[in-house]
Amino acid sequence: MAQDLPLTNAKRAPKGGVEVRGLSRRFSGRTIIDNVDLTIAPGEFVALLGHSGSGKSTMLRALAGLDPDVEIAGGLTVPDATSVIFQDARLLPWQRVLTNVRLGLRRQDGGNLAVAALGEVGLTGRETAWPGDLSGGEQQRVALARALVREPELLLADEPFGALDALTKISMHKLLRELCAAHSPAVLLVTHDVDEAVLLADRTIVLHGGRIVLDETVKLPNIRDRADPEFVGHRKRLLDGLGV
Ligand SMILES: Nc1ncnc2c1ncn2[C@@H]1O[C@H](COP(=O)(O)OP(=O)(O)OP(=O)(O)O)[C@@H](O)[C@H]1O
Repeated sequence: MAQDLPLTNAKRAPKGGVEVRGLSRRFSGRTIIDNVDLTIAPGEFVALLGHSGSGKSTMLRALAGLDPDVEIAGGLTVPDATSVIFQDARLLPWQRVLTNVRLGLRRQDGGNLAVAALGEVGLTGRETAWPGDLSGGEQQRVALARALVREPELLLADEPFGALDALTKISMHKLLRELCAAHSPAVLLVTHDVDEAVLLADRTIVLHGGRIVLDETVKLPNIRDRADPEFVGHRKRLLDGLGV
């Protein structure tokens, strides 16, 4: 049986990654994803960019196992322990914050794990609050706690910060970086935000016309400076890859 492990600040060894060969998705005869191969190493943080409608969410949904009609010609390996977060926190409004976090556990007896997870996202003391009484950023922190409380080997994140204001986004970037450093899941982050991608990811990929048209390692230290020439250069290459 799967075991729920406590969240701690100790760095964990990187866990399972992703390997997919020949992923395709058609909607009514229209090819959105065209025979794509993608590997994400254990513990690797990959940002997926592309224009609106390029198929980013379709790709994420396929990897999350949420799309029964995806075609996979060559095989798909995704860890059992996979968590997904979306732009909206998707909390149960009739359950208190702590119960929402416990819903992320594979067994339901881990109240102390959920309390620890809330501490890690900076929400100690808000356990008995209702989701509706939290700000958008706080709700997204709860969603992160719910995603990470089960120690996922893979975190799939579909524009999780897309609806947040600029300052909240900065604090969420810092939080996600810290949580990933502590827990080392592989991450696939779908984003429209080129700076967000270069700030957070080990690797950036661009989806266009159903294919991956750019795949580049981010050669920057963990703590990143937007003024660093390598940051500026990577952002420019991404914008070029996106054709903007
Ligand atoms: N269930 C569906 N039925 C028909 N078409 C769909 C369906 N889901 C997605 N599509 C189409 O597939 C294309 C890719 O959609 P997807 O949501 O993956 O794009 P995206 O890159 O995530 O866009 P955005 O950045 O705007 O969220 C779009 O043209 C969309 O209309």
